[in-house]
Amino acid sequence: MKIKEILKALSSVVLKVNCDEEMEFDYISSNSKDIKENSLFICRKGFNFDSHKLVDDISEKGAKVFVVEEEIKDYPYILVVDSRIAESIISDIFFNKPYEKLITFGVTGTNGKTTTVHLFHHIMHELGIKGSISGTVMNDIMGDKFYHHNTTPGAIEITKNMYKTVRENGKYYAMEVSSHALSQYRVESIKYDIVGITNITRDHLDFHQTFENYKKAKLHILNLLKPNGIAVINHKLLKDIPNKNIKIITFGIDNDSDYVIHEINSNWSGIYFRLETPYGEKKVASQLLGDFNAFNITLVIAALSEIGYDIDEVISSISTFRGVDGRLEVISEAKKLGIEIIIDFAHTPDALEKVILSLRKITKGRIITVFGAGGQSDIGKRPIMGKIVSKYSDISIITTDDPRGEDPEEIIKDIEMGIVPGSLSLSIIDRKEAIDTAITLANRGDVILIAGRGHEPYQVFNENYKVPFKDRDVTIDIIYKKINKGEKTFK
Ligand SMILES: CC(=O)N[C@H]1[C@@H](OP(=O)(O)OP(=O)(O)OC[C@H]2O[C@@H](n3ccc(=O)[nH]c3=O)[C@H](O)[C@@H]2O)O[C@H](CO)[C@@H](O)[C@@H]1O[C@H](C)C(=O)N[C@@H](C)C(=O)N[C@H](CCC(=O)O)C(=O)O
Ligand SMILES: Nc1ncnc2c1ncn2[C@@H]1O[C@H](COP(=O)(O)OP(=O)(O)OP(=O)(O)O)[C@@H](O)[C@H]1O
Repeated sequence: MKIKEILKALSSVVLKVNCDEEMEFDYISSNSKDIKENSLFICRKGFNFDSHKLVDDISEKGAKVFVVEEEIKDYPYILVVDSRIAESIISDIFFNKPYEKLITFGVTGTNGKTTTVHLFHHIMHELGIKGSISGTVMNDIMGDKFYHHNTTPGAIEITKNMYKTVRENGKYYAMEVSSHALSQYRVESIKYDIVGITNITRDHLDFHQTFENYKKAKLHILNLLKPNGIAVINHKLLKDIPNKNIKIITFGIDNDSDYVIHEINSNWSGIYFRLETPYGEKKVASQLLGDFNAFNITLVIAALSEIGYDIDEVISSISTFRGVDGRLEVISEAKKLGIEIIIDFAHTPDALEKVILSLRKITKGRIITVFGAGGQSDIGKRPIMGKIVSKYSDISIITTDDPRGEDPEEIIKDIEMGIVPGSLSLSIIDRKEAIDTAITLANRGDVILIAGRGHEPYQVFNENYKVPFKDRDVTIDIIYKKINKGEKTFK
């Protein structure tokens, strides 16, 4: 590709062109660890690092021309106002707008993105349609499955993955879109057939500072629709939508929603509800636990029906979806002790409230919740989480989540500030000991909710100290130790 082919699209951000416009490049990157001969490299002043400092090294590895935010010596460059915007525009052109050849589904929201995207992927698979997904737990790019440290990767990676999907005859690309990605222009050039917004409640105020900024970042996804695109949003958010010139479909329990959820029934086998839709009344059955999943499921039903898939086929495919790793995951081994143990990723006040109340509906015994809060992330939500958990659980056990460089004891103290006076609560810094204590305290018929870390395989104490710790594996290990020592009675 020639430099001149990207210059027109970049015109709104270019300040100076200091290279030959006929110059050609064969690869693009913004990461010095990923460079090939004849690359165009995009430098930026990031949150932690300034890659303008590496130009000599990057040039030696094969970069031929740079996109920069400040002038550099010795190498050809294009000076731009903002490298992040430039990256999204360049990837778009370099990979030839792959989203135009795909059904693109972008989901944002505080909670439910992962579940929604995985359910979409499952239904498409059941309908015999191939495609890709990306998100927190897993990326599956045409069968190539891998973990990425970001929920939403950078613009180059996203477009490259979409391009691969097109090349291998995939028909869709479903992705989780985080508020960070929206505000850092990681998806700025993508155009979606459907955007879904699950809900917007408090989270990530460390990054966005105010709830209004956070909401604004999320709602920006509505500007990224294809001309005939559809926004499928939680009915509660309708009043917040600034852009009414787009097609909006709503879902929720309010009667004026386009898809109205009625009578959510639940038991340990799943949830069942009645759904009023533009295509008539339907019955939906799912193996997923948690009343809130009726909302995630409805978002996907609406998305697929509105772009032309048969609603009955879509609904019948839902029944075989078994859920996502670490989302209301039942530990079947706990039944041997006469109790239920659930692993869940709830790490926001809203998610904790919804999960505990959902479990309350199907639990005869007590609910014991083991939880903590992650470090370097929205300190203000900690006491709110403490209040919610102690209000709705019979016993709360506060413990360590991922401290990420913070002192775990200080995080626990922040949570303790919110604990409802008089409620049964204890703090145990070691997460394994906290889980062990919960199991020791549980009586037959009780439920233990282990919240906050879901699928995550490591506890991150700081950048250089990660300890393997998967809630599910640790819990199963404790259960077997208790059984072998005869500490608990068998069912
Ligand atoms: C604070 C933040 O959001 N940072 C994101 C941002 O990083 P950055 O570009 O500012 O990174 P930087 O480390 O300062 O580096 C600047 C530049 O130098 C380059 N570099 C850096 C070092 C080097 O050796 N060589 C090199 O070339 C980098 O590739 C980058 O181009 O852009 C990167 C590329 O898109 C992201 O990977 C990175 O996410 C970091 C790792 C992160 O942890 N972000 C979290 C807050 C986040 O984005 N989370 C959301 C999900 C939130 C949720 O719902 O839970 C997500 O989408 O993941
Ligand atoms: N619609 C919903 N409303 C409220 N809480 C939900 C909803 N869906 C899921 N949750 C809760 O949020 C947790 C995270 O769910 P999920 O992974 O699907 O969301 P997410 O948006 O991808 O979160 P993250 O971006 O943090 O990975 C679940 O474990 C559950 O506790």
